[in-house]
Amino acid sequence: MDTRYSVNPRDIKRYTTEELRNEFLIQDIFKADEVTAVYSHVDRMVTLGCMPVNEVVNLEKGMDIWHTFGVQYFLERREIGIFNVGGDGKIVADGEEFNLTYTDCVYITKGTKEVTFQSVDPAKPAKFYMVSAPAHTSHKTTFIPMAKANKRPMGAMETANDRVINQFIHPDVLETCQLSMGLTQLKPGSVWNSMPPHTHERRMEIYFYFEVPQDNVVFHMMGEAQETRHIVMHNEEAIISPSWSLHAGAGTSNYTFIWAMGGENQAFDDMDHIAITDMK
Ligand SMILES: O=C(O)C(=O)C[C@H](O)C(=O)CO
Ligand SMILES: [Zn+2]
Repeated sequence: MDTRYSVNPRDIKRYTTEELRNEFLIQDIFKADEVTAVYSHVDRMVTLGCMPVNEVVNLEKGMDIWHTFGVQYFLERREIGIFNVGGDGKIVADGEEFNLTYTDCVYITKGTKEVTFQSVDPAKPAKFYMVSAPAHTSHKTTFIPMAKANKRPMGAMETANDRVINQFIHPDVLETCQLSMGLTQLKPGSVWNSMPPHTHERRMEIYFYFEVPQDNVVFHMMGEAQETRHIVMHNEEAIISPSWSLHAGAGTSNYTFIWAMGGENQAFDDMDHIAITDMK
């Protein structure tokens, strides 16, 4: 298990590029027939990936559940949100089957003992991107296709941030303990996400960038408003944002990203907004 500890905003002012990347950036999320996992001590969120090719892959593959989580099975005290960003695939959660096409999502409740992943066609493997948060009670395991997501158009072409925030795991769609997740799509010609920027002291957030065209990157901004830093991100990479850090990005093209939040509340709009001209 790749473990990341909590970082203090005073200290990161002195981080080199490499130190910043080692602390916050998550790479190589999809490896054939493996489960990759990064455990962050920021709100104890776990970011995972699974790309089943030839096998039916168990969520717990490669993990020492007792050593890492101190429980008998991964979802004993956790909930998880899963998006498919690859070819068609299937998830089986305690016997319940879900067929996921591109951008479909499944929320799986605390208390689910076995979760497996498989692809329909090994030549076009499914890619399951997942975020898990600690959970205190059980809710309904739910399949959420794009059509069921709450649509929030934002920005404008003139400011290069014309986009739609699709809220999948959100209180208006289904009940969870603390996890929220969604997918934001930028229109062609728009490159900025989350600009004007914000923080939310009450929640941490993880961004996973995908649909970044070949030979393009996203400059992801982070840090306190007066001490911004950037991390250059490639396709299918994720970035951890502690509650004190703003999180916004500009791509060299349009792109899509999945955001996931956990913490004190699920009030999506309680952002602490930062004026663009106040950033340094
Ligand atoms: O493009 C955006 O703006 C977003 O998608 C914002 C994220 O959803 C977010 O940061 C929520 O706190
Ligand atoms: Zn945010």
